Amino acid sequence: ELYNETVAKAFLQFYEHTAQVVWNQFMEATWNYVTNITNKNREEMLLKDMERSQHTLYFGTRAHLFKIDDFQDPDVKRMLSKLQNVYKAALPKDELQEAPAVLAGRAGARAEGQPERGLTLAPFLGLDLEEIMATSRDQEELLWAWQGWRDAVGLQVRMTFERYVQLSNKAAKLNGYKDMGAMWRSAYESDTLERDVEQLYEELQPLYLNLHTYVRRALYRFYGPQLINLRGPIPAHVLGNMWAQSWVSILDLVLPFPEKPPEDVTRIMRGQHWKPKKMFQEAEKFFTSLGLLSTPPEFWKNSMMERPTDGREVECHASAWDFYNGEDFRIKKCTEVTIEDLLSIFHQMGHIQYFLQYKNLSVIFRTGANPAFEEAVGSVITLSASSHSQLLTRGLLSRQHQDEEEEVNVLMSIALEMVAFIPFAYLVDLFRWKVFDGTIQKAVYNQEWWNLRLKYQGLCPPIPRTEDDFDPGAKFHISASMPYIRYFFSLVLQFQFHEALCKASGHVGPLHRCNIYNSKNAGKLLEDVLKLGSSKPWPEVLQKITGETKVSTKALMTYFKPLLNWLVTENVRHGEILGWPDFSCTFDKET
Ligand SMILES: CC(=O)N[C@@H](CC(=O)O)C(=O)NC[C@H](CC1(C(=O)N[C@@H](Cc2ccc(O)cc2)C(=O)O)CCCC1)C(=O)O
Ligand SMILES: [Zn+2]
Repeated sequence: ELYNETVAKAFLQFYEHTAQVVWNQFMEATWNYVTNITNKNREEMLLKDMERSQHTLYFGTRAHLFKIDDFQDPDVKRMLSKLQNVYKAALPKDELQEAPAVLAGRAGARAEGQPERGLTLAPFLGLDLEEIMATSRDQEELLWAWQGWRDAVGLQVRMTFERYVQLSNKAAKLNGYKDMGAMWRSAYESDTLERDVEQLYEELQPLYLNLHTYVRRALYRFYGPQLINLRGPIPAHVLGNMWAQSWVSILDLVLPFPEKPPEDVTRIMRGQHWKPKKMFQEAEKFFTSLGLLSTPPEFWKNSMMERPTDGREVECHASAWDFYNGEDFRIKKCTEVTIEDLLSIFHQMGHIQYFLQYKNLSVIFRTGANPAFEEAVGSVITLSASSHSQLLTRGLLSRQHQDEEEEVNVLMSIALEMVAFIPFAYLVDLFRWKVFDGTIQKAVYNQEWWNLRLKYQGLCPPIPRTEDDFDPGAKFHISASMPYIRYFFSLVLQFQFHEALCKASGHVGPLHRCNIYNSKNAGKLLEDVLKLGSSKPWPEVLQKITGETKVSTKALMTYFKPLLNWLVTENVRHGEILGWPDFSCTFDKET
């Protein structure tokens, strides 16, 4: 037999040495493009992407020649089966050439990356629309920004989206999947993923419904009955965010105890003359305090930590990059000195820590145990980094004691980020899975998007939408073809990790007061997991950190229990209707 296990090992060695070079060149070329968007850099990146596809196809087709089931070594079997998925490289050359313009794709992400169209939110018309969505309390102005962005970007994506679906599904079928949604879900190595996430969503729904009902009442008090229907969905433009995926910007409108507002950490950071570099050093300090790895000199030399001032056009969506040579790791972020950006840097540094921990594995295993693990690492550290005790320790808060009411205020601000995000994180790929499997046809893309936004988020568009619009395209990850269910999954996982790491750190007391800073035990638990990359099935990896093999919402519910109790009491006191029985989206102002 020609292709035995010994040959397979030599084949994998050959792959290893060539892949490091090909992937490194692709990442370099892509980095050069997104940090200096010019046609020349785009051409160079497309060339390197083509070379990467040829390399993937060469090894992917040959990986099928091995009778994997007869092999003994589990690593060899796992590596060969992963190589067999060649993603878009399976497409015929002409369609592969067409792909970049169509398969937007996140340039550096693990999966088949393609340059995004540079559809960045700011600067748009010289304004930062996200800033307006977060700070304006004038609903006409909010409507202008909300509609302006969708008219400018959503429509542009619509033109190629149908072709994108066709090419994606063709590539998926050539790899043996029924459609691209099935190929995306295969990253979780589970044939019950759709049901599992639906179950997780149902467990979290009561928490979201109570938050939605309470926030609707607060918005009713501020904007009045002509805009807010207490028995209906909330208009999507008054939640403080372009996609209403995070409501933390309207904390001032919904604060449970307004006489005890949380301290303004951003103001304190600016008062202490924080600079972007110090924000990255702060995040690094947290990871090294756990006994985890520090970043190499290349990180500080090569990262882009601020928007360039030399006129270059850059892609400002924050991201973390692995250059697959075991030394070069970078973050690209247009950092502003705010608490939101500090916490987002913790998230990005979580990606970097994962890259550092698994850098000695085969390139094939240099990804998270599943995509949600990659997202959860940085987010779980953020839960401690944003805790009262940590901010106090780092001199970012002055008030020592936090009474019960202040604690509810803080839990509310965290829930406006995390709990508000639950239905959005769930529906983005619910929509795309249905588009890929044909349940949602092109003629009703926008109507079906809003059906999901109504059903899961309890939102309405502020003005009538038609099939001439394409509102899903206004979300970066959809225009950049970046899968999203990882963020829903990570939301649950990060609290499960947090509970396990807090236990390991010897924390006693409420989960939301836990801060694992300086805990070498917690760090060791995390390190043992990160080092594995994707070399083992993720339930095994989950068990190493939490002792369980199943994802559970218990920890998240425990964390928010004090807030849920307060919300239920508050909603009962007002005789509120949970949900939106008046499900119609009324647009006439006079009602
Ligand atoms: C080369 C490359 O692409 N690398 C990948 C990582 C990898 O594949 O290794 C990467 O860097 N992706 C970028 C993405 C950026 C952010 C994001 O897009 N977040 C989502 C969802 C969300 C929302 C709230 C929240 O608290 C956490 C997440 C959104 O904003 O909608 C921006 C804000 C935070 C994370 C990221 O870091 O996940
Ligand atoms: Zn991330």
